[in-house]
Amino acid sequence: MNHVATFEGIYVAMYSAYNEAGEVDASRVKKLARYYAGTGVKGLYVGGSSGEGILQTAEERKLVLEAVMEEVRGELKVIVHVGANSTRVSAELSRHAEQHGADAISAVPAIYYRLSEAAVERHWQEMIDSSNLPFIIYNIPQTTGFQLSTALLAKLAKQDKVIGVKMSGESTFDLQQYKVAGGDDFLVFNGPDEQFLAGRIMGANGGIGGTYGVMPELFCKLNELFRSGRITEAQELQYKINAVIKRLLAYPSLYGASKYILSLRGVETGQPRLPLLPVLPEHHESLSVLNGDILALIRQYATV
Ligand SMILES: CC(=O)N[C@@H]([C@@H](O)[C@H](O)[C@H](O)CO)[C@@H](O)CC(=O)C(=O)O
Repeated sequence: MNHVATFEGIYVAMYSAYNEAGEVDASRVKKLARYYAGTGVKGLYVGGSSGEGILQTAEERKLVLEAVMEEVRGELKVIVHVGANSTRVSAELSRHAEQHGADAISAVPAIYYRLSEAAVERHWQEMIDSSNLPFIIYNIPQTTGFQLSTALLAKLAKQDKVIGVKMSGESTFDLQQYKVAGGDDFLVFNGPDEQFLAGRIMGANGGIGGTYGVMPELFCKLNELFRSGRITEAQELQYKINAVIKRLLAYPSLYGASKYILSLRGVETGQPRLPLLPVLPEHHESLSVLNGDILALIRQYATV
């Protein structure tokens, strides 16, 4: 299989969708997935950091994936994050992902315990062996404390099922080293949305990001500008995107702010789950202004 050709592109790291009582709401999950289906993205990354997978029970995570698959199976590629603190639960989610038709699985290392490289390798291997789905390593050292070595990546990448890495660390040098270590048909997804263009220039085959959720069209356009060699225009757009991200990050809760923006567009997803903070009423007005600015940018770039 040509993995790069099959999977490259823009993936929204989907936010969670809860009802007003904070329970996973399948109809809201479907509506959110449907919202992205019309934006030009290649697919969805379900249950990752933005999706709050690690704050949900295994049953809730299954419910989310099932709702997504029912809504967009065959229309969007679905990569599901199955990483949990327990290897046993991760393997169970890996099997469930295959049963419900996901296109690939992905996982962070287990967190809390300081794990050796051998322990993380074993943790991932159990998930890889638990289904026939392709596996995408999720490297996010700033939250997990685990820095993926190129040696471990190269070792894992020897297996046909290990097809890529989602690189959420900030070093584009490391990203490029993963690309080299993985080989020609190994996918690298850029993680930090603020450096999407830099990641692409250093070899990423696309990106998976949380802030794509409120401006997927802009990341698709940025990708298109890069692909067609319009680098100066791409840089201008990345700067504009970064101004939006900076405003989003200024709120006490990135996810709360983003989810509120979605609600202004008629897509209700509830509040993030604690300990992630909810959006505060006093921020509604400025978020409404931000939403207007993002929509204006999307309109502007629709014709570029
Ligand atoms: C550290 C972190 O959370 N990085 C985010 C970015 O999308 C990030 O929210 C964005 O670049 C804003 O800083 C993603 O890499 C995570 C992600 O895609 C996910 O939700 O799994």
